[in-house]
Amino acid sequence: MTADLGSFITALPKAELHLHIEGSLEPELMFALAERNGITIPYRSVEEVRAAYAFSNLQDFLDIYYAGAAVLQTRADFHDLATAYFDRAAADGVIHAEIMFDPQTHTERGVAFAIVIEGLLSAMAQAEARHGMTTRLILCFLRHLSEEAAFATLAEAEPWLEHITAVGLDSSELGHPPAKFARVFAAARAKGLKITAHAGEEGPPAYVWEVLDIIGTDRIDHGNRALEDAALVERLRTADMTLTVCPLSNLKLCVVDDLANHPIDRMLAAGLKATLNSDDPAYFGGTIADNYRAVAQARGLDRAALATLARNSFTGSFLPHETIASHLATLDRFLAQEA
Ligand code: HPA
Ligand SMILES: [Zn+2]
Repeated sequence: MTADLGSFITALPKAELHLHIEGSLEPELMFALAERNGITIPYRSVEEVRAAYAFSNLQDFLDIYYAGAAVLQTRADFHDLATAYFDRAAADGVIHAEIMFDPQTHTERGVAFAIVIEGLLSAMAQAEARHGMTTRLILCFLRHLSEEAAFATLAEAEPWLEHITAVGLDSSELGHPPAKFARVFAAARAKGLKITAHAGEEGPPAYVWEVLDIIGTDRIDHGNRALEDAALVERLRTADMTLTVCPLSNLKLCVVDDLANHPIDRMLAAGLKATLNSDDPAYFGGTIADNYRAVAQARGLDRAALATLARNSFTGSFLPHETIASHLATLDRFLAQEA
């Protein structure tokens, strides 16, 4: 790839819609927080941590990712974690970020919901002021836990609902079909929350049908395996459903064997509203701009395709129409300058 295209990608105004804040915990910060909190972690060095990040599937990754989250204890930890992410994102041309968090990962080990969300919200407010970006928060339910546990989490979120834009569904996909959470998503919807769900990362096309037909989702995280079902592709296209695709994650979790075979351009060619995102950048070896550069290189995407992906990230966001229009105007001014 030319240096020119690389810097076009960095400067391209974009939104990140699929980012687990716990997955943005870089090994250096993991060590610093372990020390600050007097917690022992099973690694001796940053290099040893990075060497442990060789995964053969989603569960392999999740085991290490949940263990890493143990260093997060205080409001300040969550604030520092999110601040580090927002600073990197702003440097990557991100002008809007919708961050996901997994409250159950923390409440299950005795860290209060309030500690987690207060730390994240203060970092969001600071990032908006510091970088002039917009931010939103998505609360994810862990699908390997029960429906009852998801309902308890939704109840804990009640005092914070004005600060939460959407609920999502993540963790181990296989064996945990979306329909398991149909009632809790309906309850979240009744409270005015938007809905997104991981589907079709490792799970079959049937799980993507379920999030459309049973959950009534507003967005789909990943969605790769939808391409196995032509009727499903047609449904996603006519519904104008946004897919938050994560190429470096797909590579690290063996969802694709090689980026040269990544389906991002097939998705666009099929009329699907795909976006590019980093998922868990500290674990998958790249930020959002790295993801854009990786597929631009591997699949030969040109500036027009990259601009379409950035455009989709704004139109697929959970922002109000006026704010989307304002971000699109920023994108259009950038593209006009570059032309
Ligand atoms: O890629 C993912 N898939 C499912 N759950 C997750 N939790 C963090 N990242 C992921
Ligand atoms: Zn994810």
